[in-house]
Amino acid sequence: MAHLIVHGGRPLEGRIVPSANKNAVLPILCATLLTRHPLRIHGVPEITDVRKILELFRTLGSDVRMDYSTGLLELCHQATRFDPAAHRLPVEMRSSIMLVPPLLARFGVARLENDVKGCTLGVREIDPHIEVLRSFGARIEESRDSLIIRADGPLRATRHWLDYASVTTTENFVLCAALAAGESKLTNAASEPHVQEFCDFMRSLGARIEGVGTSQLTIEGVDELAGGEFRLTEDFHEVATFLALGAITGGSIAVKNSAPDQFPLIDRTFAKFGVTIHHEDGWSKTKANGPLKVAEPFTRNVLQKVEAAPWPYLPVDLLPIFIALGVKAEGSVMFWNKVYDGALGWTGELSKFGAHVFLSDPHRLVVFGGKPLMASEVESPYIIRVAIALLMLAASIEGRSVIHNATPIKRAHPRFVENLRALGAEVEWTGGD
Ligand SMILES: CC(=O)N[C@H]1[C@@H](OP(=O)(O)OP(=O)(O)OC[C@H]2O[C@@H](n3ccc(=O)[nH]c3=O)[C@H](O)[C@@H]2O)O[C@H](CO)[C@@H](O)[C@@H]1O
Ligand SMILES: C=C(OP(=O)(O)O)C(=O)O
Repeated sequence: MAHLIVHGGRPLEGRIVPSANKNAVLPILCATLLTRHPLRIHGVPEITDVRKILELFRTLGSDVRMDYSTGLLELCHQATRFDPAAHRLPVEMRSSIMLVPPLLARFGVARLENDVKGCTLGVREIDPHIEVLRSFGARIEESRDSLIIRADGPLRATRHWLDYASVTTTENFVLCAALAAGESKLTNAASEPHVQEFCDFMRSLGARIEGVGTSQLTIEGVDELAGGEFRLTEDFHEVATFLALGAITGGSIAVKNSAPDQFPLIDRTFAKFGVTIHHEDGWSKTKANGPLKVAEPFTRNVLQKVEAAPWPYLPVDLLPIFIALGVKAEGSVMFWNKVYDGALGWTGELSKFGAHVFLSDPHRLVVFGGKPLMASEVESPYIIRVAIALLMLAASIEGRSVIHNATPIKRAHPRFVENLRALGAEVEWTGGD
């Protein structure tokens, strides 16, 4: 595990061009397995999860040429072979589950390890995925440490209504439906920006998908998907993260952002902590308004609150950076994670910095912000965005802090420490990978 050493207290200033969104890149990489034709993908970030999937593709015999210095990936799955007795899908990342539909389509069989959990946010169900796979005609065989999924012929189109708007289950539905004969319909589909970007990629290969960005997707199966060229866009998580880093350190960071239309609710959430975001000419920027202060609601006797849920709510993955702002800002805020039952257990670590927080139940946290903070050594759970939130606080407090087990950051944010240094931060990695 690698740790971050931070000498905080400096305002961070400068410009950042963010990387692509891990949660768009990964389903897109899984989807490439659906076609035997050559592909060129621009803007692929050097992150652990991408490395793991590309390594698997190489093991399966695919032609993989990745140049991380330019971000160009050239890929062809012509000679690809899969053997469930020999090959293992990557573990410790949720996205492995999206390799199942392409493996079924190409080889009629897939093997899913039990450890496809990803970040330790609480229960990460696989049942919604199994229901989707079964609905397309797949068979499931259970063993001690894995599931074997089989399709006896081509998948057949289906109609399905999800229990809840699950991101990766929606993507798995699209992956199954793209080549299934007939029209498939999904109700209660997820519509996050990364789900939309993934659908755009599928369309670029010739998939026929309607309703992208809504809760109802209709997909007309095609016989074959083409190859082609695709350019990934900026990660809204990374945009918001650097804006928050500027705000919490009392600096100002301009971040390239070609999709400000995705930001109205994110902007209003920043405003709850006294931070104004400006979007101009393809860049987003924080404006320092003095010390952070929680805006009082007009409704009397209620706490200011931040609610996170499936899109178009505020995304749950952004909650930790706003919790960090809440610790720093004068005033009290209730944070409500409506999705995960275990995503707030780490918040006790905040008290090591001198923060005052109260976890009222597994979904709700009250932060009494603006308390005097001191540099400290804290422990990050295996949650990417929490390691970042702890780093944000450390960067805002004078003195030497250590974030132990910050490695998960490398799963989603390439060159993170280099970017921070370019903004004036004094930060370094220590320990192994
Ligand atoms: C690789 C990838 O894309 N991972 C993202 C994806 O994970 P993932 O697709 O695994 O997340 P889901 O949308 O399935 O939700 C995760 C869990 O939250 C619970 N749940 C979710 C929604 C809901 O309305 N009710 C409910 O109970 C379920 O226990 C579910 O298992 O979406 C999550 C939610 O945006 C993000 O945190 C992850 O970063
Ligand atoms: C939770 C995340 O990833 P995963 O679903 O792979 O755990 C994340 O990207 O924040």
